[in-house]
Amino acid sequence: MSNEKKQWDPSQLRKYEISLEQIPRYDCSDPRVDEIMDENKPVIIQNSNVVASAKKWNLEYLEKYMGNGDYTVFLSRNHKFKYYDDKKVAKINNGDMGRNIEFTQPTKKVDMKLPEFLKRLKDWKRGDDRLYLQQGLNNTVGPEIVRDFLNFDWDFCNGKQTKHNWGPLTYNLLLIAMEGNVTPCHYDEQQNLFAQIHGYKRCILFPPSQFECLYPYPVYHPHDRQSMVDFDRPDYSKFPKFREAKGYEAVIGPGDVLYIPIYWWHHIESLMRGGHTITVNFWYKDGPSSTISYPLKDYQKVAIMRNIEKMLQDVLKDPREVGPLLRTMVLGRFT
Ligand SMILES: O=C(O)C(=O)C[C@H](CCCc1ccccc1)C(=O)O
Ligand SMILES: [Zn+2]
Repeated sequence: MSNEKKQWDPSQLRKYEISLEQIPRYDCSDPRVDEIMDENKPVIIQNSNVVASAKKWNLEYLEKYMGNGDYTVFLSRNHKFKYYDDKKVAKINNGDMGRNIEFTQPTKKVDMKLPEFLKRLKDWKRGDDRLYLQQGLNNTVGPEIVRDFLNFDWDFCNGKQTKHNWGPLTYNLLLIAMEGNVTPCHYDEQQNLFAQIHGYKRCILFPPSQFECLYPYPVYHPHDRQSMVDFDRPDYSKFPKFREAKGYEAVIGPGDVLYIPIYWWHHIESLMRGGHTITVNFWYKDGPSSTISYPLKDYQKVAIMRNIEKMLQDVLKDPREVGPLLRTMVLGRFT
């Protein structure tokens, strides 16, 4: 066992009834990193300098230099921060899908100045709303932060983008979480270099092939792309195949970069009793698939299912008709 002090303890991880294997870790210079990324599989890239310029980003530094713009902060009554799509909430509220669906937002989205966010983090006590700052890095941040951002190792990121034929960089999300915060299991339609700057995050990933075990919300739903399964209390009568889910996990710390392949499910938690965490992610659109090759990849089948659901929703209007039509179409006919 390496003699450096263990930075975290398994008691800081939440307990789930899920079978998990370890995500491999390699040094950024190891050719196996690109071999694994070529297979669209997750890998932890160690000792890169992707966000080395942000090593000094402690809360005092951020307070001093983040400028006094408004930052998007989510508030939650519990440890879970389930993402929802504002545009889809609006569609439900103005009755695009009829009047028989109501949606309650699980978190509240507020604009907050950084000093207020940091003060609420410091003064937080049990029973208070938890906070999670999730803000796209843009020009509202101060010049020092812009300098740190420009000093990210863009050669490394651009190298991966080119080598793996990704599309353009769309977003860098700055994430400042309280210890214990959880982003429940979901997938994104982008390639993701997930760069950990401060604190430790436990990441649980599942391949797109486990679609049947993770029961995503319908595409029209504000929680589109999120799993309906509550990992803390799975309802096996509604989601029986969740028992068969086989995941991959890793705990990442400062300097680690986790490659989260497009369409891979991921659950992210900031370790309990680990202090606040700081992450910057790099979201890239997928590259143009030059030619379609068969057999299709699992993630391509997810994209096909999404398109079928969208088309049916558009023509049927009432989401309650989508399930029955699909059942009528397949049951007993495509055995
Ligand atoms: O980088 C990723 O993809 C993550 O899921 C990181 C996750 C927060 C992301 C919140 C979110 C989810 C979906 C759409 C927009 C924003 C975390 O680290 O807690
Ligand atoms: Zn995500």
